Amino acid sequence: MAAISNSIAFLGPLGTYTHEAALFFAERLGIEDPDLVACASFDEVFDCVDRGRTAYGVVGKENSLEGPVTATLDNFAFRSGAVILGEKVVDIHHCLVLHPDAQRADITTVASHPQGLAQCRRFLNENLPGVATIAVASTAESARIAAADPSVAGIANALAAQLHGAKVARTDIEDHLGNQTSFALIGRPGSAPQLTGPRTKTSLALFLQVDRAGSLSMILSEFSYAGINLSMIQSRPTKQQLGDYMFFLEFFGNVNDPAVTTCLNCLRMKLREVKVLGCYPVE
Ligand SMILES: O=C(O)C(=O)C[C@]1(C(=O)O)C=C[C@@H](O)C=C1
Repeated sequence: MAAISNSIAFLGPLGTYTHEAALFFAERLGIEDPDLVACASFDEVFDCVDRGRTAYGVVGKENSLEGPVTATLDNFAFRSGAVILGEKVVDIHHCLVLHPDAQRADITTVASHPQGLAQCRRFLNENLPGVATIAVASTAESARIAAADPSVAGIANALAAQLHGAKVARTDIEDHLGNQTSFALIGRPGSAPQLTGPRTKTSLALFLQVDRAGSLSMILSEFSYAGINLSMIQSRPTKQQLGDYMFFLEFFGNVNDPAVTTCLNCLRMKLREVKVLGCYPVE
């Protein structure tokens, strides 16, 4: 099935931070009237792209307080053939959102996306001690639930509260100012969008041949020889056996730069797989 070229899958419902990033990417892609497809999880966003249901998808990649969005990394490493076409960093300012008639004393549960709950841990401990927390599919979903149930508070942004009929009880409840999440625009391999930017970033997934002393040091040395300054490194379990890991790396540079090409060719000779997840413009 050929995906309609203006279709973008995102983590729904409307009002998530992913929705905000999707609108940014739509504008940058010159899509005036995007067909936004709301998904229940990042897995579903990847499926939309992989199966050709949408041309694009938007997924969370990394948060400045909580680190990588592991569902996204695992999709890139083990499930999906999608590639990264662009990156957008969004400032994250959470609100405590309630049913329009609810008071603080009514709240027995706080719901949000696991990242939303984690980013407001200190606020919750200090202001709602002993109140149960539940993880739901997204921040906007928690606003939708709060709008329907006075006993549940959500953690979401003001737009989500407004869209779903909840009221904002507190603003800026994240534990640190400067809370930011980077989002990736994903598409099928070979898709060539018109995004441009002053700099280029490359994302890689590296899989070891064998687990031996010095493997990580060897990988890092190749980047060091090539003069490539890494901007991110993460390990993730391969899910084969305990203690078995693969690595995600990112750096500012283009796979077509001679030094990068040489570095990747050297790594290909020493590793089981060097998967280029994307080479894309960033602001
Ligand atoms: O729930 C949302 O609003 C999302 O877009 C997901 C998500 C995430 O995956 O990290 C995005 C930004 C915030 O860090 C909290 C949640």
